[in-house]
Amino acid sequence: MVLVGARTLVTWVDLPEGTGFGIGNLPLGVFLGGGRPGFRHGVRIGDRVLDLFAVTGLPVHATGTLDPFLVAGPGAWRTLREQVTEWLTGVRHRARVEPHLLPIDEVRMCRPIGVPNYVDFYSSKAHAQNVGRLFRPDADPLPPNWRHLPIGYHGRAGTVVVSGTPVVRPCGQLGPPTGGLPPFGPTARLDLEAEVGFVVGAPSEPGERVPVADLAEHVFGACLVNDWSARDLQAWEYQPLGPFLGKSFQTSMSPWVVPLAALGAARVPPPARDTELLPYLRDDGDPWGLDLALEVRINGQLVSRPPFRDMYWTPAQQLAHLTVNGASTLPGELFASGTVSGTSPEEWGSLLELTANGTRPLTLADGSTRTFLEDGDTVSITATAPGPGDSSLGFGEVSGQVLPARA
Ligand SMILES: O=C(O)/C=C/C(=O)CC(=O)CC(=O)O
Ligand SMILES: [Ca+2]
Ligand SMILES: [Mg+2]
Repeated sequence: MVLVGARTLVTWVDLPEGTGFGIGNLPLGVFLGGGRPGFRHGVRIGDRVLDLFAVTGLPVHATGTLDPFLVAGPGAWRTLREQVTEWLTGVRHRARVEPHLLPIDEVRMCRPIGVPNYVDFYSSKAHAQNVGRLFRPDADPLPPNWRHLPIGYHGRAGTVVVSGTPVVRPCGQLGPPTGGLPPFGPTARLDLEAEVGFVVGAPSEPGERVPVADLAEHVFGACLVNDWSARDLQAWEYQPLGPFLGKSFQTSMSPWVVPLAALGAARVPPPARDTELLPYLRDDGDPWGLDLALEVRINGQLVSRPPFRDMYWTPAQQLAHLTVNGASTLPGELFASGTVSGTSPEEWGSLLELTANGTRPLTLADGSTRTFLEDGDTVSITATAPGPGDSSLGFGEVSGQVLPARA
């Protein structure tokens, strides 16, 4: 039972105890299987997936990504959400809808969006300060621009994969020359970065600046991201142009996109600003801080609880900045928050920080230690957020296992 506005919603679907996928969530994804041909769009409810093509008959829900649906914009998103809510709560719809609820174990989740563009920000102050101290010990931890704009870089869209895809340990130049040539080989410092991703649904035109107040006009929803990083490659290659091969080999995203429409109860004021902002970044009216509680596990063991509510720059400010130069956005593109780290050590969102760049190994519950990731390790990132009423929303997970480098 969930209170939405003045309405109390009860679904007739049998929900597992403590599910994060109640009637107040209704995330969208793309799946294969369930005894049905081709790609289908689905809505997650409890341990089931509602086949949207089967239940609506609309070809737009039988495509390999959500993009052709998302491009229709917030009006269409709202209509679908209202319809699905009605179907899953109105007992009179049950006989027609129930045959199209598939057990989650019988489907394979796909990457839900086309990702024509991918941007990664750097919006956690604690993370930026931690990395600054480790990578640039002689400089100010925060660069002088950090408080004035959400720093970001354009990542490699084509290597964004869905959760469950293994990550092959990348090879590359590992540092400055030791005898004439730089050492080359598999990274010895493979890392994770716990992040939250935002999915652009309705595009913006060339020349159009998306104001901070218009986030929900363009962004459909949020997912989880692991920005796998090879720290030895990164430290050697990144100056002066920023992250390149140390991060381009793979980025993983969770299969379910939680609509912003479900995140009303999760909205919180972001941390106080250190300095005055240019008008296009001001968000005093209706800021988009979000109270998502992340958890990072290695081989099932909890290693960190990064708090997204501490992020200095919000997704609304990130999108405003991303478009302030007139760059257009496309349906199905992804921008990620940057590593989510809180102020205390058990809240840090990367092994770089958790192990002080490999100098303070982490002891896992099984007694083994880690500096960076080992072959065979599985990283999984989950998150919950306050939902309508006293419900809790789940994001599912983004996970991936490390495979040995190719010879
Ligand atoms: O401070 C640096 O040189 C780079 C730090 C990062 O690893 C960049 C990044 O991916 C941004 C982030 O996740 O916050
Ligand atoms: Ca990152
Ligand atoms: Mg990456």
